[in-house]
This record gives sequence, structure tokens and C-alpha cells, in this order.
Amino acid sequence: MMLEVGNLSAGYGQTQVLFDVSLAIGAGQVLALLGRNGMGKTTTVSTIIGMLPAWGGRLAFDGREIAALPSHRIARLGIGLVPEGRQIFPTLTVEENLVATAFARGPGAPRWTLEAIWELFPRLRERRRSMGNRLSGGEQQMLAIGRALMTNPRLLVLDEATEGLAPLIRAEIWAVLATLKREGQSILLVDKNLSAVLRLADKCVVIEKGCTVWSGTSDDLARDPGVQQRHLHI
Ligand SMILES: Nc1ncnc2c1ncn2[C@@H]1O[C@H](COP(=O)(O)OP(=O)(O)OP(=O)(O)O)[C@@H](O)[C@H]1O
Repeated sequence: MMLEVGNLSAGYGQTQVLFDVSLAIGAGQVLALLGRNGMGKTTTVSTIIGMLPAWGGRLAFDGREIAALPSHRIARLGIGLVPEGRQIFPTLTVEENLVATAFARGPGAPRWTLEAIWELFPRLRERRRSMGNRLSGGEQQMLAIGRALMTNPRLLVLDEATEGLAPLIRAEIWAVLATLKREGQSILLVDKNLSAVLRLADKCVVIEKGCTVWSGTSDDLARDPGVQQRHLHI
């Protein structure tokens, strides 16, 4: 397994939010983390990438325990985050935003370079000299994805990457994710659009109040309206 999360617990200050989260992502797999608002999806992501300390449980990347590592070390190991709310640098240009996080991993030419990002998102090439704060929401989201790809991640993590976007742009983001999946990119995603999630993801994990309450394939979940009603209120 590329990423293994076992019985993870974590929280903020004295407040425990995660009690028992488990999930596993193999190389080339897409896993969706699902659950209603406030159930701990973003907290799970923050703990995996080292922004929050794990209180207990297992957190391993390529078989290596990463729970005690600072977030910049985890990023270097190959986990690239597209954060909720995009968080691009407002006073840097599009190109500067991309270069700021660029990191080539391993020997040989990196998969992701500026040129490759321009190809994936032609709109960003047109906007390359624009400041981050002058971009539309959709352009900011593309930039956030481009920035994570520039770290040449082995695992790409997306938290609500299609939220608040116009339908056409949302469709473009899903198409890009499908392209990345076809290339073999491993992906962990949090998203509320179940039908799009089920089309893209291989596996789904549902969390409720900080506990994994269901996991299985996307096909299993699609065929199980009971799970959807119980845990996702659909
Ligand atoms: N910085 C924080 N400090 C204290 N509590 C927090 C903080 N961030 C989140 N929480 C609490 O942790 C719980 C889980 O939040 P989290 O953001 O992980 O949920 P989520 O499943 O991602 O929900 P959403 O879909 O609304 O983003 C919530 O009760 C929330 O109030």
C-alpha cells in the first residue's frame, strides 16, 4: 500500500475529532473520503499531511511511519495537497505560484514542469503573468492543482476541489482528474458530489463523527442506497 491510515485519532487542542479512521490507498488508486459536514474529512487530510499531530494509530507512506514527521518532510516524500479554499499566493503571479513549490523527485526528467501544467490547463498559460488575487475561482482552483502537481507528488490529495465552481469549470476539473488517474496518479479526494466521485474513485471510505463506518468499492457504494442514506443523507 502507498498510504496506510490505521485507527487514526487526532484533534485540536483538547478536542478530539478523529477517533478511529482507517483507509488504504494502493499505487495508482483513487480513494474518496466521504461523510457529512463536520465529520472529520478535512481533519483527516490535515493529519495525514502533518499539519496536525496524530494522537494515535498508524500513518504510513510506502511502509514508512510518517506520523512524527513535519509537514514539509511529508511533502518531500511525495504527498501533494490541493487545500480546501485553494490558498494560492495572492501577490505572486500564476507562474511564480507554480515555481514556488516546484520539486523534482527521483532521477530522470520530472513529469510535471511549467510546460506540462500549461498543457493540462491552457487557461493558466494565458494567465501566467496575472497575480493570484486577480484570478477567477475556477482559475484559482486550476492553479492550486497545478501547484500541487509541480511537487511531482506520488499521492495527490484534494480537499473539496470542485466546491463553489461553475458547472463547466467543475466538469473540466473532473476531466483533468480522470486524465491524471489514467496516467496512474494515486489520488485521495474529499468531495461532496457523489455521482462524480463514484465515476472517478476506485474505493470509498465513509467517516462519521471521526470514525470509519464504511469502506468498499465505488461499485459497492453505488449499489447500496442504504449506506448512502444512513451516512451521507442522500
Ligand atoms: N481549527 C479547528 N479547531 C477546533 N475544531 C475544529 C477546527 N477545525 C475543525 N474543527 C472541528 O472538527 C470537526 C470536524 O471538522 P472537519 O473540517 O474535519 O470536517 P469535514 O468533514 O471536513 O467537514 P466539511 O465538509 O464541513 O469541511 C468539526 O466539529 C469542526 O468544528
